[in-house]
Amino acid sequence: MSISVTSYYKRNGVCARRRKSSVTSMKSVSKSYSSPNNYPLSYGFRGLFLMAVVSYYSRAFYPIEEHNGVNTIFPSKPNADSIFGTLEAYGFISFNGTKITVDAFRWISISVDQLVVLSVAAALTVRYLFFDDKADGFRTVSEESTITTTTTVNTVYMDSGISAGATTAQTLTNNVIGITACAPLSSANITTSAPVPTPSQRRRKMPVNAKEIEILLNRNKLCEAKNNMSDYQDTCSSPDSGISKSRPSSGSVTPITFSIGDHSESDDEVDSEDSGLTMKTENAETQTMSENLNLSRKDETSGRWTGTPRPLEDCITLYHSDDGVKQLSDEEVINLVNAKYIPAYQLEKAVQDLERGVAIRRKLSCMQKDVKGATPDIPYKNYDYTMVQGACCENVIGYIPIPVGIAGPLKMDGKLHYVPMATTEGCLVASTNRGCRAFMPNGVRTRVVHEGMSRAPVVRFPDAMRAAEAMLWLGESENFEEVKQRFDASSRFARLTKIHPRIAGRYLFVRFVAKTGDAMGMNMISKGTEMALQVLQNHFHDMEILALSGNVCTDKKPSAINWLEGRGKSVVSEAIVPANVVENVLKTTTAALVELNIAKNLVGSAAAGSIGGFNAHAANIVTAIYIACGQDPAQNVCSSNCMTIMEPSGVDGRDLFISCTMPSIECGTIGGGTILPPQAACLEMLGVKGANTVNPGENARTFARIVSAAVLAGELSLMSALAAGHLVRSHLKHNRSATLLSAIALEQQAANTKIASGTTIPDSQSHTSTTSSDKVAQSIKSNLAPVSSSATLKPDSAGSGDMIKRSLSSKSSPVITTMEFLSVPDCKQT
Ligand SMILES: CC(C)(COP(=O)([O-])OP(=O)([O-])OC[C@H]1O[C@@H](n2cnc3c(N)ncnc32)[C@H](O)[C@@H]1OP(=O)([O-])[O-])[C@@H](O)C(=O)NCCC(=O)NCCSC(=O)C[C@@](C)(O)CC(=O)[O-]
Ligand SMILES: NC(=O)C1=CN([C@@H]2O[C@H](COP(=O)(O)OP(=O)(O)OC[C@H]3O[C@@H](n4cnc5c(N)ncnc54)[C@H](OP(=O)(O)O)[C@@H]3O)[C@@H](O)[C@H]2O)C=CC1
Repeated sequence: MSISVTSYYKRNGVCARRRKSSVTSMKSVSKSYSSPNNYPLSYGFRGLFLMAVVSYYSRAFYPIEEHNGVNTIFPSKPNADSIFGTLEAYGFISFNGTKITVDAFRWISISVDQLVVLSVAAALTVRYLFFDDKADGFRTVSEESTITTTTTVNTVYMDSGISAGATTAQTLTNNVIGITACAPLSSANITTSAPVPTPSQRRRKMPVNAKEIEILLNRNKLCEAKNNMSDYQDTCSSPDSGISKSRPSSGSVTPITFSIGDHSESDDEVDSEDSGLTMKTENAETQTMSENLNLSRKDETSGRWTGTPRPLEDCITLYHSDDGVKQLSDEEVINLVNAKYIPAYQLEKAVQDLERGVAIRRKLSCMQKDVKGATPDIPYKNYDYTMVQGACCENVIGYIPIPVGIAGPLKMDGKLHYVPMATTEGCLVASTNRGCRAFMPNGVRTRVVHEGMSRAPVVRFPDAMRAAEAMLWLGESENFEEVKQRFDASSRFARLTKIHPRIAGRYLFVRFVAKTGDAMGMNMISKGTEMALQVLQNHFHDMEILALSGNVCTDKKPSAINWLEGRGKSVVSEAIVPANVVENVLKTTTAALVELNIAKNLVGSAAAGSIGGFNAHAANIVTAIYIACGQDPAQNVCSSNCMTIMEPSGVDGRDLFISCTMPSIECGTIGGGTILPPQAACLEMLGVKGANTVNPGENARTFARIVSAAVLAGELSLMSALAAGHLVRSHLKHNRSATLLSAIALEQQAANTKIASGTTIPDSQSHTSTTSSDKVAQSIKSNLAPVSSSATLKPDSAGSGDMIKRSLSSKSSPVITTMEFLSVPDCKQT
């Protein structure tokens, strides 16, 4: 039999010496008992007894004592020296330098006096196993202790958190008899100053001992947290929050020390290696324990425990048992988070239930002073979190519903599209819709003229000459091929098309440009760039890689390079709008639009020093479509680069030619947020969901063309509204809450009544309805473009009978509309 022991050997309460023993062999025993079925029963009992005794005595090494100086855990335990002295005297074990040799055969062929010794040991063992305080019986051997067998039969890796007695019991039934075993007596690193579970503990879901738990409880002020529980429950409870008020409020509110993002370990620690390695406590056993404690009760409908949270150590035990976490109440899980036993950002994995994890995190966030009361209005139920996990968002507490409007049909390249737009800016969808309406007669034509996502790392050389050398090296076609080979190997779809180096002293910015199939491609190209840089480094050992992104990419920041070179998809779109549509649908004229476009979008933007902003509101349309379709919304920065051009067209120049040039539409139909079902549904509406299996990249290109065509529609409509002086009017109609307005109107009415009855009102509030409204009406009237008010109604060339019925005087009278929506006498919207 081979027993390896690494232990702190206690003598008189002080760690006296450390013994590491390795008993060389018990091959014969190992051999004959390798099968659990062929050993004699008496040997089995002896072996069992042997292990029980050794196991019990192993407590003599219990390392916590060396820190405490007092044996608080095992007050009645015999002195370790005396036990081992006795065992040595009887020849059961022998000391040889730093080794302890256990004579298994002597243990098996036992004499009468030896039996006396063993009986005493057995009595103590039985007492420990069955009559001691139950909780003590489950105390840890040590933080790091393990039991391993070195037999060919099997290997057991046991986490600590199980007492020697319990360990023994477990081991006996499986491994000990007839197999070579290593005793579970390893050194421990417990110090009173380090009560927080170590990374390895957490990885193994390792419980801490009572002492540590006590320290944790104090340190994290869990008592206060418990008091707070009812308070935040009250705060969080709302008809749809799903949080029950199970306990009355204690009234005592003390902020607790919890941080939602608080963590110190890698993402994998909670769900890691417990497969078969962690010793699980039986369900029935833990249940009995909970019942004995009689602190909580089981909610029959949810199957969870409610009421006063149970002690932390019981919760830990439950947490480690099969399905035990399902029995824990939310409050108990929160206690485990606060004790840093579960990282708050891994709640979903810890409770094995995505929605419950989110719900518990909401409760936690409610405990934060500043967010208290805010979360109930953020919905979280009935959402498919499976796609969010590990892909789209972390520390989830719910989702933000954004209204989705639809603009269209948008006639583009002979096809009709309905464009989903997620926005809270009233008027935007209406405006884009009007633009689409204006394109119906002739449609929009679009073309992708360039394609290539970019990533530009910054590297540094010892001097500028060396940087120049590298730059020239990259310019050689065979070197490009070498780099490309490495880059392309990183993906099935990413294909390097260009390397564009830019030098600045001894810095070199290597702008890698690649096609990325149907994906927007930032992850893909970053991966490829990392690989490609290795090639460069192989040739230039003195090259320092400062960062994978050196801002010449340029991602999510305004820059001239994207405007000039393009990024993502470069698209141009155009349309001809017949004169009658310009006048009837857009309520303006081609001449007014062309004039305004030059003044505003070209001269105005130039005067502002704009880069890529030669448009009215491309960003509005781009962002709304991006949010609806699961694009990275921050990429609206470059994607909105756009130059809008308007020119007179047709024989008499009364038709309008409009075009939008957008060199950097960064979009994709696969990856990122496109995988979320609602966002994917929006892409589906456009017929571009996911990867194009026949022609990879085609879906993303089509999507980019749709974005550009929708921008064209938005540009046309807003410019028309500006030319006609309708901007304010339309926004007051579509972009202001009627509920808010009527509330203000009621307030004002009450104030007016007071004036009429002679109540004095401060000057600032004493405007009369007539005066303010007149002011607004007058102001808007003065903004009217002459063409709009004098336009005559003509039949729509597209054949819309509805248009013929329209009358400018009734539809577009700014005074009437303004009066209608500016019922607030004190309106300052002038
Ligand atoms: C609001 C409109 C469209 C009214 O325009 P209108 O001509 O008074 O409306 P209409 O009732 O005569 O209808 C014309 C067409 O508009 C559409 N339409 C009309 N109403 C709706 C509606 N409720 N929902 C959906 N579609 C609507 C619809 O297509 C309709 O055709 P129909 O289908 O009836 O044959 C117009 O006045 C307009 O486009 N205003 C401009 C609003 C706008 O573009 N806002 C964008 C935000 S502005 C901003 O944020 C950027 C800025 C301004 O700061 C940038 C800069 O510096 O320039
Ligand atoms: N890392 C960064 O620097 C940045 C990342 N982002 C984020 O990156 C995410 C988007 O990255 P992105 O690379 O677009 O997407 P993904 O990281 O999801 O990569 C796309 C995946 O789809 C696979 N794929 C299957 N079919 C196709 C196809 N037809 N065309 C293209 N790929 C296909 C690719 O295969 P394969 O494995 O063979 O390539 C790849 O695994 C977004 O969440 C965005 O917010 C945004 C900005 C910067």
